[in-house]
Amino acid sequence: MTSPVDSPLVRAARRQDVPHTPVWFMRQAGRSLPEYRAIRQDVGMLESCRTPELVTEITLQPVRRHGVDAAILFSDIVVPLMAVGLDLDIVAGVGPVVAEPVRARSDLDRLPELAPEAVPDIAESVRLLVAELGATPLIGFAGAPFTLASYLVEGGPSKNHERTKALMHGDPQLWDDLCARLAQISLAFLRVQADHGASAVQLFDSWAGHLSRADYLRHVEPHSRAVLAGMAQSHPEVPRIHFGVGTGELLAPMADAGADVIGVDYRVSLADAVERTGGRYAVQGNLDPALLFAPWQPLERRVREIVEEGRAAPGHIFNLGHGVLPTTDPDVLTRVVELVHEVSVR
Ligand SMILES: Cc1c2[nH]c(c1CCC(=O)O)Cc1[nH]c(c(CCC(=O)O)c1C)Cc1[nH]c(c(CCC(=O)O)c1C)Cc1[nH]c(c(C)c1CCC(=O)O)C2
Repeated sequence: MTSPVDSPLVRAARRQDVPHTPVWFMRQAGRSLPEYRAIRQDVGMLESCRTPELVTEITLQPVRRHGVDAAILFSDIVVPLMAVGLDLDIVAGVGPVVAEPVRARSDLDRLPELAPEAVPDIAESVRLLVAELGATPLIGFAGAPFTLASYLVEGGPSKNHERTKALMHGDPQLWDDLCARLAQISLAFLRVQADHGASAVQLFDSWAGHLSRADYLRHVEPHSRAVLAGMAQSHPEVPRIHFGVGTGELLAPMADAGADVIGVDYRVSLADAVERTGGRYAVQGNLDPALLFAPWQPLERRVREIVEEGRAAPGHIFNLGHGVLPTTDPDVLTRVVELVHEVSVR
């Protein structure tokens, strides 16, 4: 393996044969690592995301420690919103909080398009990382329009997304205009990462599972499709992963929106995910992050099962069904990486 283009992760995403199943973890950089907590002790979350030396160090920590098959840029889905000038913060233990929620047409004025020049730090972080990573691919990412819109409209994390859905149905034109602007911002953010050497990208529509299939197709899919199609057009060589939580009913439309890889959470088996997406896409997933707290024996059994199920997919990237929980024992993650590699050798 000499270049990220030939890495197991990129090959699996393209449904090519691999020497072993690639593995990485959503939120692999973060509070589960003592070396991360040490760095973040006196630096705010958003400040750390915009300081290339810190981004580089934090992104590399899990690669060094666990031997995962990919790095994911240390950033956050709200970083591009901050870059266009929106007043927001990430509150520890809570998540993104927006000072003035976006609910009226006049609020769109506070959400200009994202120019690449507004995120020189992201370009620099990606450049530094790609130089350090060698043959290990860097995954770039962005939030999908619906998940971003939910934070903007609600003003913060939400259980029921009621104001978001009220806007979607109460003023569909404003909703579409808001999501079209967010799609431009996400696409521009992904392009900066791909332009500077990211080898794959993941579009996070974390909260799409809260939508009915009809609402997803009518009000959300066209905007996510615009992001994925824009990447396919400008960077056809960079595979696209599309992920959401609780999206068992949405796997086919999310894959068909323009992905190469469909993210699967732990609620749906990989075999069902392959069937629901017509066997046309690589799959990523899907160990329940809570199982990392179980004794090794049942955890090992489940990891082996997932690797086996993945063999029936056109391509498989091992991951969790959602992010690493902050109190996870990092040594367990390292053991899971070793096990996936060991049992999946072709
Ligand atoms: C919904 C969402 C957000 N941010 C993100 C999503 C989509 C992924 C998902 O569904 O989990 C994306 C994200 N955020 C972060 C990453 C880093 C890359 C990685 O996966 O390692 C990624 C890919 C760092 C982060 N983003 C955040 C942290 C924790 C901040 C800290 O360390 O204090 C990290 C490491 C903060 C954040 N940012 C957000 C939340 C819900 C939180 C957690 C709040 C908390 O529990 O404190 C919004």
